[in-house]
Amino acid sequence: MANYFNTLSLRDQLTQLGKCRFMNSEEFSGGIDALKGKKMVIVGCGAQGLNQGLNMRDSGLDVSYALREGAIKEKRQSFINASDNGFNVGTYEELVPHADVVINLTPDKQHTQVVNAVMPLMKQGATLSYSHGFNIVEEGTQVREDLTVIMVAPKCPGSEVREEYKRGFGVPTLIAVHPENDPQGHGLEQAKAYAVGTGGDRAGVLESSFVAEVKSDLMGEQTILCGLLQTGSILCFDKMIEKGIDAGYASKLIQYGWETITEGLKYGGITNMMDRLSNPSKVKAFELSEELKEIMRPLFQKHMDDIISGHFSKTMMEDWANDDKNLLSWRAATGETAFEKTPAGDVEISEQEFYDNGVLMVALVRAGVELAFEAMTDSGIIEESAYYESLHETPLIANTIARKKLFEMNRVISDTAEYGCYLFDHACKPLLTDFMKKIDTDVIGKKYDEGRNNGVDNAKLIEVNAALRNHPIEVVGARLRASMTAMKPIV
Ligand SMILES: NC(=O)C1=CN([C@@H]2O[C@H](COP(=O)(O)OP(=O)(O)OC[C@H]3O[C@@H](n4cnc5c(N)ncnc54)[C@H](OP(=O)(O)O)[C@@H]3O)[C@@H](O)[C@H]2O)C=CC1
Ligand SMILES: CC(=O)[C@](C)(O)C(=O)O
Ligand SMILES: [Mg+2]
Ligand SMILES: [Mg+2]
Repeated sequence: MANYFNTLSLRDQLTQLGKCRFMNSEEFSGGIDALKGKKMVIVGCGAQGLNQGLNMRDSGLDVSYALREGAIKEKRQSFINASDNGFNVGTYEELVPHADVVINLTPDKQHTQVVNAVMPLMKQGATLSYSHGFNIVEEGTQVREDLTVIMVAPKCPGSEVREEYKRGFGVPTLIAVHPENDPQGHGLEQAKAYAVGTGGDRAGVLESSFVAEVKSDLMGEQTILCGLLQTGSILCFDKMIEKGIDAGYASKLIQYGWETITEGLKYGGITNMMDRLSNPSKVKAFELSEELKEIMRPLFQKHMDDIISGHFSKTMMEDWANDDKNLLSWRAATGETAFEKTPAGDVEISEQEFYDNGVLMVALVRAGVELAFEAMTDSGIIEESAYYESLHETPLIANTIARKKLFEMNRVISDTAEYGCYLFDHACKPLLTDFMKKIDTDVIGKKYDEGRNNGVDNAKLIEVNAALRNHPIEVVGARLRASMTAMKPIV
């Protein structure tokens, strides 16, 4: 199988990378109709499988789970997830031949094997669905001509897909139809109905392509979403320990700090997150982040280049074929870091203190979000998509670190995201060695303003504010956030 993207002409590559249209709510007026009464069979019942299935069932769709025989016989977690929630569970042979839509929600590294097992059992004219473009784009899987191939990809971890739905909302979602597999021309109608089923339509849906989804998803998760949060956690913690800050305090500041400061991002973008700092701290965070952007830009660009060229997926697939040797050793090494091993202390840290004593963390978030957004849009990915894959999703990943540190983040995210996260982290830490040598506790662990003259130069402040507010991510972000709030009261 060849990398599908690499088989396209440059013109087609650019067209597919740039495919992204923010859909308006009237386009979903048909609700779940296109899938009502159809048999939806989900393969796999893990992070996405269970939560998407629960939402779809609550929305009135007919959902059951096809699991591999071992999972049913041994009553593995996936079997318990599905059966404890009252779903019908069966083997591929029992369920797939009757399915109108087969939804593949197994880990990406299993897709070739799963699709090869499922495809011969699928009835003529049925639909095969994914939540990520990896198998189609990077592995070049070719699907039977009579089958429709769609993608409905929630832009967040599975746990949040359910939580947002229960709140009466949803998570932003990318939908796509594989241009090689839409024989009946109903792929888009089905993808739309599916997005209504998961609640995605309430938060915003982008009509995209398999190509744009996979290239932007991989980039976001490797760099700002997971990779940089891991690097930042380890470097900030080690610095505080080196400088004599109490270990319990340092551990707590990092573990909960990402979640707290990115809550500011969620509400009002980088501008609001930075505005939570005092003026002198904001200027300092700005200067640090400018420096960080200069140092890390080549690394972000390298990740984007390797994702576009297929080098990244090729090397990751080599690791899959090598029994995940890299992944498993990198996972073990993460478990051994001092940050991971130091429990959060029993100290009170107020919401404002997370900002005040975490100026470097704020600087890292700003630098990472802007760099990821810039690298994606420079490569032809549309701003809306780049926004979801950088700024929008950062708080959702930060929530997982608050729960159980880097272990929890790497457990919840896909195997593909976890691999890319370690890859970035290992390249980024050495890159920041000299930068970190200059860092002291005034920007991580203690209040920057303490003992300083609280004054700030007007001209400088105006310049900093203008640079922050005029970045393209702030412009597109304000528009997208406004449309999300506008949709909420409808629910
Ligand atoms: N993690 C996330 O939050 C996100 C994931 N995605 C995408 O969603 C898809 C699913 O990922 P995710 O939810 O993380 O996956 P999980 O690792 O959580 O899901 C594992 C499920 O797949 C089953 N499974 C594992 N191996 C096989 C196999 N060889 N054959 C059949 N079933 C198997 C497992 O069952 P068993 O008990 O048999 O092992 C289990 O039910 C991926 O394409 C991913 O990129 C998209 C957005 C976010
Ligand atoms: C959580 C999510 O959206 C990721 C990061 O893309 C993934 O887990 O693959
Ligand atoms: Mg993602
Ligand atoms: Mg992903």
